[in-house]
Amino acid sequence: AGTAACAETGSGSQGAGSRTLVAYVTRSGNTRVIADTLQRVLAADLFEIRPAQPYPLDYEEHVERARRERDQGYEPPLAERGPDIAGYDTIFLGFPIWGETTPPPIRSYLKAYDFRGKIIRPFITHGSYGVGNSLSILTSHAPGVPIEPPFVMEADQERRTLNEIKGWLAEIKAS
Ligand SMILES: Cc1cc2nc3c(=O)[nH]c(=O)nc-3n(C[C@H](O)[C@H](O)[C@H](O)COP(=O)(O)O)c2cc1C
Repeated sequence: AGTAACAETGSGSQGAGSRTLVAYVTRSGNTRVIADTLQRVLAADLFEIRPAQPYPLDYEEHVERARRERDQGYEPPLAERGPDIAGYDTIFLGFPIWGETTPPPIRSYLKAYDFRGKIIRPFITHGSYGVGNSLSILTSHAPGVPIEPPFVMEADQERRTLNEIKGWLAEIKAS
């Protein structure tokens, strides 16, 4: 949150009157790398979408809450609404795939504003299972809004890192 806040209030490359917003969700930072790059290259504004109640730091607990929210169609309240959408023509919307769909805060974000008249350009990272039904979720939560073809990238899975570290620590314990 700290870094996002800095980027939002920073001046210089952002330039007053920017018409492009880069809004994103991230847990482990893969999607943030893309968001930060877009922000710099496009001199766009940047907003990290976060739920009012942060997701657990523990990976398994996070997976569990995300699954529950997905299954219940829950749209978690957001910590902040972010910049007023009215000021932008294009929204680059970034997120990781959670449970083969969009993170619940993305659904909350799309519901929070009227995106008609804007263009949404999704950028998506996933851990190797692809984008799931996320694109149809965007269409259903932003009806009538053109969704451009997404940028999709496979990226590191925190679960794999976690398992590797557990293996390493088990070796240390056994030695
Ligand atoms: C709660 C949770 C659920 C996930 N579910 C999937 C999934 O269904 N399919 C997949 O390919 N990757 C899944 N992943 C892996 C992430 O999509 C992938 O590592 C992504 O690049 C993480 O982006 P981030 O670093 O911006 O958080 C999941 C990760 C988390 C935290």
